[in-house]
Amino acid sequence: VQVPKVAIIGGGIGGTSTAYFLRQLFGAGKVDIDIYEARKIGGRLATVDVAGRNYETGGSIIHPRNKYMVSFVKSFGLKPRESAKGSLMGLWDGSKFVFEESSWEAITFIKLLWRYGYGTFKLKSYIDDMLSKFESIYTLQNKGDAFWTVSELLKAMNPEFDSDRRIKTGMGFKKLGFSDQMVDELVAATIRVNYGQDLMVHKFVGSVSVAGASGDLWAVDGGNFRVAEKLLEASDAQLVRDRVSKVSSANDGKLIVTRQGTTIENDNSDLSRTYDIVVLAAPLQTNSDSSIDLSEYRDKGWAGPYHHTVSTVLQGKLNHSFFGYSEKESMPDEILSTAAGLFFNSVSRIQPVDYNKNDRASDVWKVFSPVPLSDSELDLLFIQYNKNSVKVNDWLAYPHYARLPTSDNFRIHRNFYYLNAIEWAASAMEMSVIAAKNIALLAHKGLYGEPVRAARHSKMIHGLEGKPFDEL
Ligand SMILES: Cc1cc2nc3c(=O)[nH]c(=O)nc-3n(C[C@H](O)[C@H](O)[C@H](O)COP(=O)(O)OP(=O)(O)OC[C@H]3O[C@@H](n4cnc5c(N)ncnc54)[C@H](O)[C@@H]3O)c2cc1C
Ligand SMILES: CC(C)=CCC/C(C)=C/CC/C(C)=C/CSC[C@H](N)C(=O)O
Repeated sequence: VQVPKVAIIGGGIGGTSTAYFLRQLFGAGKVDIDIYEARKIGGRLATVDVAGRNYETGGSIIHPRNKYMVSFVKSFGLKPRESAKGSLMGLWDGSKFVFEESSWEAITFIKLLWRYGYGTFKLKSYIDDMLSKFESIYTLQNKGDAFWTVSELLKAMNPEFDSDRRIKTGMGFKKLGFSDQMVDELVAATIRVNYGQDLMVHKFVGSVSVAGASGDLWAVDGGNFRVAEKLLEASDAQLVRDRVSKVSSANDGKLIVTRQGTTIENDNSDLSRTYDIVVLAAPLQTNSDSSIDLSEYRDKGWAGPYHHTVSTVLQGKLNHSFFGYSEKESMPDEILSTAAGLFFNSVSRIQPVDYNKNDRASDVWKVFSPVPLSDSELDLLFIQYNKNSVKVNDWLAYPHYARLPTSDNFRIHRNFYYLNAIEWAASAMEMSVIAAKNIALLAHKGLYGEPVRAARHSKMIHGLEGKPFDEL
């Protein structure tokens, strides 16, 4: 008996969780899944070796209310990483710290109240409320609800999530009554460290960014990429280590995936394979030259510009004098910039992915910057740093959130899905997993002719509306 064949392009957390959910929905032996990965399983969840230990250089923190990530870690027998106590955050405006945490929690709280007043409570309650509404996606997906567009998915959680994409974070938060000072400093700093952008980003991603800077954030022992590895294993998918160069349609309605054939470990006799379903689980970036040839499908605006975020991880000693401190004074070790135009967005002391409480104090730092740091900029930030330890990753990290994509359809063509449409709402591990579950549901229903819930909220921001298969 022929079982359906699925190709997933991309072995990041999005692609591997799609494989996992497809396996759950179809069952053992009821679907053949190939995952094409050009580089490493985990994608943007990546580590670098600095002075003999590994450190996260991409996706590093997970929110405790990100239920899929929490449940994967539990069910695969992985462990949350031990967390180092005592990291102190400071907001740097380019010439001074406008806010610094104290090692005494009560004092930090008083300082927050002093500077940001009642807004301190209000911001926490606003984000708690947003997260409660966000959690409704888990119930919806458990019931089998699936959505053709990102707009529909957001609206199903809360209609405001979608309309927030048409509001700038700065204006939106100020309209809610948050003070200029709080928005321009605290909110702006989270957007800079998390998304490398400013208060012009839309308010949905702005809210996710604030959520990603508060609460008991955690990470996976051994590295977050291990979740993707475990998902791949549990999905019983076949890994094809190669870059896909083209997706096209065959006459019988099936889809053809063509790969480059550059990886020696593969049998390169069949560079084009035919599938019933294809899932593209890698971003379509207009400013990347490595994109896949999709010319057969009219350009409907799935792709958009992505933002560069450079991660520099190194071993060394922070140059206190650059920040106006003497070498003997203790100072913040998570420095977030509030200002535009600085050569860095954040400088943070980081712990290895296998951190345990017996480790000595870390002297490894991660700098996020819009462009690679020059030697003289590194010399400004650090003294006595180990030049051989410096590891630089120039990521095309996230969409430019000051604009909207022209399409946010999860589908490119019949049985051909696009996972990373979700990133235009917000890029985070949990968002890719939510899109993975949605696409697994759409693909499963699509193949068996089950109706997908009518597009109740189908009016799109721009461009296409999601349409059920039978209307195509
Ligand atoms: C610096 C940085 C920090 C971040 N921090 C956080 C964080 O703390 N918390 C959080 O939740 N999120 C964070 N994120 C965002 C998060 O990492 C991403 O949203 C998420 O990992 C995206 O997963 P994905 O599988 O959708 O895409 P990706 O991880 O990009 O996976 C796509 C995969 O496809 C492969 N690929 C691409 N083209 C092809 C092709 N043609 N053929 C075959 N394979 C191909 C790529 O090699 C890649 O492995 C961060 C991102 C960056 C860059
Ligand atoms: C999806 C929801 C509701 C919450 C996710 C919140 C979250 C974890 C956001 C973080 C997103 C992100 C892209 C962070 C990048 S930088 C992370 C960290 N500050 C670092 O310095 O590495």
